[in-house]
Formats: sequence, structure tokens, C-alpha cells
Amino acid sequence: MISSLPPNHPPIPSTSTNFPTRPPPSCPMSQLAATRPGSPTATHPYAGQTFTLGTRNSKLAMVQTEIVRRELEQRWPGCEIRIFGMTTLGDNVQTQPLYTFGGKALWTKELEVALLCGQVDAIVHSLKDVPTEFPPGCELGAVLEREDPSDALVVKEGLPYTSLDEMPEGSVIGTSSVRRVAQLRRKYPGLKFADVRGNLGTRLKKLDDPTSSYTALILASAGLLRLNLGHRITSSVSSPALYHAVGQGAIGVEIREGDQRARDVIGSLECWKTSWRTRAERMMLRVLEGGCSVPVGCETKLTEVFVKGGEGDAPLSPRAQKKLDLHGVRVERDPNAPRVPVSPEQVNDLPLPLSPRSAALGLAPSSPPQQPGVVPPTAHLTANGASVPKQYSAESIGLLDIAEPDDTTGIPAGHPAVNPSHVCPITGRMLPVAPLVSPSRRAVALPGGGEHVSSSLNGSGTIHIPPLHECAHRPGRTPSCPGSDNLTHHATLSLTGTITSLSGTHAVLYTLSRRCHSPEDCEQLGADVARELIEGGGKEILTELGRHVKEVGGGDEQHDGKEIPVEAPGASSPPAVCPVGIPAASAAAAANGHAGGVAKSPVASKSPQSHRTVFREGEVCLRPVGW
Ligand SMILES: NCc1[nH]cc(CCC(=O)O)c1CC(=O)O
Repeated sequence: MISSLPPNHPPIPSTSTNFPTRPPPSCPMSQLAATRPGSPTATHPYAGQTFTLGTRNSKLAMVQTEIVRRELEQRWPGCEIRIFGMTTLGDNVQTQPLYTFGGKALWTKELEVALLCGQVDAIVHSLKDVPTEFPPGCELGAVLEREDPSDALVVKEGLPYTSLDEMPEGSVIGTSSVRRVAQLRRKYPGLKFADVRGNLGTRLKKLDDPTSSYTALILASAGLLRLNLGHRITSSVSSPALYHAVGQGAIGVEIREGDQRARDVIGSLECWKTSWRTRAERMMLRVLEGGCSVPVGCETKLTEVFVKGGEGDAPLSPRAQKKLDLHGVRVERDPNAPRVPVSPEQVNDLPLPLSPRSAALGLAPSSPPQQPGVVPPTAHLTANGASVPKQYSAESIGLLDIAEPDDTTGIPAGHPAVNPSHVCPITGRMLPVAPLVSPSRRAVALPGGGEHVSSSLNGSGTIHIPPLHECAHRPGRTPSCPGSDNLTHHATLSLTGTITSLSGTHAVLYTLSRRCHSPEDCEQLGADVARELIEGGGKEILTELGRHVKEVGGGDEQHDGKEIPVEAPGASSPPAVCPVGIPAASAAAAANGHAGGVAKSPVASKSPQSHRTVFREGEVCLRPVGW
């Protein structure tokens, strides 16, 4: 185990009886903390205590747990962080295709027992493998910043292919995931898909073995990157050909329900953006009643929105919140307008309507970057005209205009606020600047303290730069505000969900983009997308898969290298016709550039008898390019 760790990786103990003495934390932030009043120091209430992280014995699980340990040591100096490795059912059953043996807790059950009996204080998981519902007594303590969530193509050593498109018919792609098989069969009906089991190292060995039939594997990019195997990624396989798994690329840490110490300690690791995105994804899967072994793919995009009443302020009053909900891109479909494919990225870049104030000032809204040949999304969207001026009265609700800041800094390039003393020493990123920067790049002062620096952007207004201790990435939030970073977050979240039949012939996809103000809003978005998918034909696809699994499941023969069957034996009829299902051939043609007519709106595609999708204010639902 240790000999095969990535270069420069610290040694990893495999049992709790073999803990090395940890060196004193060397993080610059902890030193900074010790010298700054009001920030956490080694005298926090948990100093001197031991905290044990449980995880699977696989190399990836151990590397991810090391990441968690390092982060905790930085945030909680004086705590001893131990690692305890365990084997799970998923590790033991190597001969049966994963999707055929029931139980969603394949990788988690044994660890949860250890957690509940106090053997460990937290469990470090790949969030993708964590069931959407926790057993009684367990809860999710934190979700860490996401690694690349995409899937990756890894071609056998010595073969010249650089993408799936280049592979000859009959090439064998190794993967044990029904999600990958189903979606890729849809776009590449000529390829063969075969099971491949074992940990990442084992799979790569099987791939490179010249006697094996595999041409390539599809694996999660995140796992390869975390194991320093990024050089094996031949290319990324992402939407619209392949939507990634729910939670893919994120590390989730499970704790005992109500364990305040764990909530404080583990909660300090939370990345709110990843958490919001994965909450939406996981709620979608939960409503679909699927586990990690269902052909459900997704994609999320979160764009932070800064509003007055944000960082450092008290939450908005219910009245202001209600008005805020009304502030957004209100769109409805014009049935006569031409349908134009729009990518999920573009959904987030939809131009915002002008506030009356901006309009009065003659300010232009920020325009999204346009791809050559792609008609701007507004071409088939109509803002709900008459009520707009009233609704978008930013002044009346104390809301600033909204712009798309640079995701990492929130500061427009060249702004005087870009000053090295405001760079977070943990992430190396600029501290967030709030409030935002309107389409005209104006900014105003926020109440609630902090440094106020004049902005010369437009010669008006000031900009709020939080002092270092307000940095969202600061180490261990003080125990006086456990599990909370005192920030009020607002974001536009876009979630695409897709369900594909194992044969690749039936698929349903739905995208919804909505302004969210809380984690619960994100979950609601996930539930709404799930409902649309179910009503759009996803239910039939999942039911059919369930039948198939029942029929082929239960066998214990060696499955490695075996082709994954298209349908259950005897179940030759396709799933009940799905209203928005798109036959593989036309979908493949669309993906190859003959997109005409594929960007069918879910609303338009539904018969009048079936339910009608009513867009709520602030929602956008569009079909991505190539689907
Ligand atoms: N079920 C296996 C699993 N669980 C998490 C990862 C990779 C890391 C991640 O997706 O977060 C993998 C391997 C893979 O899918 O290639």
C-alpha cells in the first residue's frame, strides 16, 4: 500500500494501532492564527483531543482521507487526527456486476457501524458512493471542494486513439457503471462495453495487459487526478455524450448525528458551492430512488450572486427575501420562436434584465460570451414584459444589480482591490468582495464592518473588502459559530439530470436553472428536476432496468471482461414509450452536428393530457447543444 503511493505522499497508516506521530502543523495559516486576536488558536476547546477518521482501505480512499487530515490539521492545530482503514462489502464482492447486487450501502455500511459504536468519529467517502439517505444516527458533516467531476477516457498503452470518436466498431470499453454504458451506447452504438472490476491500479493493469480485450476504460477524472494518475487521462468524456454521476469528484464526510464536536471540526471543511451543487444532485437522485448503480447522469453549474445583505449581514427580512425571489430572469417559451440549442453554460450566462435604475442610467446589461454560429439564447426567450419594471425595482428591495464575477475572486480584472494582502493564504484566492459589482461594475458600501475602499471603477461608490478574518476559507471557524461561516450565499444554480436505458435507445434529459438562497432551495431544484424526469419517461426506464437487474442479478460468476447485456434475457421489448425519449440514432446524429429539431422543449414535447411545466419566475429550462 505505502510503496504504491504517489511520489512525495506522506505515509498512510492502515490501522488505528499504527499511528505515526504527526509533525507539528506547519500551515502558515495556523501561525497567523496564533498571532491574530479573535482567530482560532491552539487553545480552542478541542486542542489536545484526538479525532479518528474512518475510510475504506483502498488507495483512493486513503489519499482522500489524507486530504481531510491535512485540512483538519491546518484548521484545528493541537488536534491529533488519526486514520482508520476498513474493508467494505463493495471491496469484497469482485465477481458480480455492481449494478446487480442490491443495497445502496455497498461501500458505507461497515464504516457506519464503526462510526455509530464510536470506533471512528467521522467517515471520509467519495460522495458519489454515499447513499442519498443516511442510516439513523448518521449525517453528512461536510462536503469538500470538488475535483473535476467529469469522466475520463483512458486508452490502452500503445494504442493511438485519442477519443471515443476515433475508435473502430467493436472496440471494447471497460466500465462497470450502467450510467456510463447506457449514455455511451446512445452516442456510440458501435462500441462494446465490458465489465471491469477492482481498484484503479488493478483496472489499469487489466487494461494495459496486451492479452486483454479492452481498448480503453472510462474512469472518474477525480480519482485518477487524486492518485497522481492524471497522465493516464487520454481525454475527458463529458456532456452531452456523458453526464457524470451524482456527487462525482466530491469528498463527503459523514459524522454521528448531533455530535457537536464533529459538526464543528468537520463542518469547517465545508465548501458551500460544492455542497449546494451536490445537494441538488443528491436530492434529484433521492427522488428518483436511485443509488450509485442507476443510469442517472447530471451536471450542475453554480454562479455566485452577491446581494446587499450578504456577507457579514443579518439574513434578509422575509419581505426582502420574497422580493429577491422575484428578482431574476423571468422567461417563458414563445412557441413560435425558432428553437435554438443552448448549452448549460449559456443558461447561466443569460443576460439579466436591466433594473429601472440601470435603464435610467442608460447602462447596458452584461452580455454573455457568444460562440460563433450560436444564436444568443434570448432569440427564443421572451422576458415577461409588462411586469418587469415593477419586479426588477432593485432600489425598492435594496438589492444591487447582479453580475457574473470571476468565479475565483469576484473582483473584476484590474480593480484596485486586487492587493496581495487580501489573498487567502489557504487557497491562494482573492477574498470575496461584496457586494457586487453591477453590470456597470459599480459597487457600494456594505454595513457590517470591514475595510471600505474607494472604487475608481466608475468614479462612484465604494467597495467592501473583508479583512482577513472574514475570509470564507479561514481555518476553523471559532467554536462560537460552529458549522456556520456567517455568510449569506445567493447563487444561480443550474442542474441537468438525465436517465438513459441500458440499451441507450431511450433517454430523458431536463435542465433547470434557478436562483437559490439556501441549501434547501438547491434540494428543491433537485427534486423538481427529478419530477420532470419521472414524468418525462424516466420512470419507465428505471422500472425496466429494475426488472433487468432482478433477472440477471444474484449470479456469482466471474463477470470481468463480460459484455454488459443490453436488455434482460427475454425482455426484448423496449421500455414503455417515453414522451421525450429520443431514439439513439437521431440523438447520435444530433451530437454529430445535425442538431435541428433536437432542442425540443420539455413543455412543447408533452401532450396536453400530461402535466404542463410551468416555469416559475427566475427559472430557465433549455436543452443543451447536441442532445
Ligand atoms: N465507485 C467507484 C468510485 N467512487 C469514486 C470514484 C472516483 C472519485 C470520484 O468520483 O469522486 C470511483 C472510481 C471511478 O468511478 O472511476
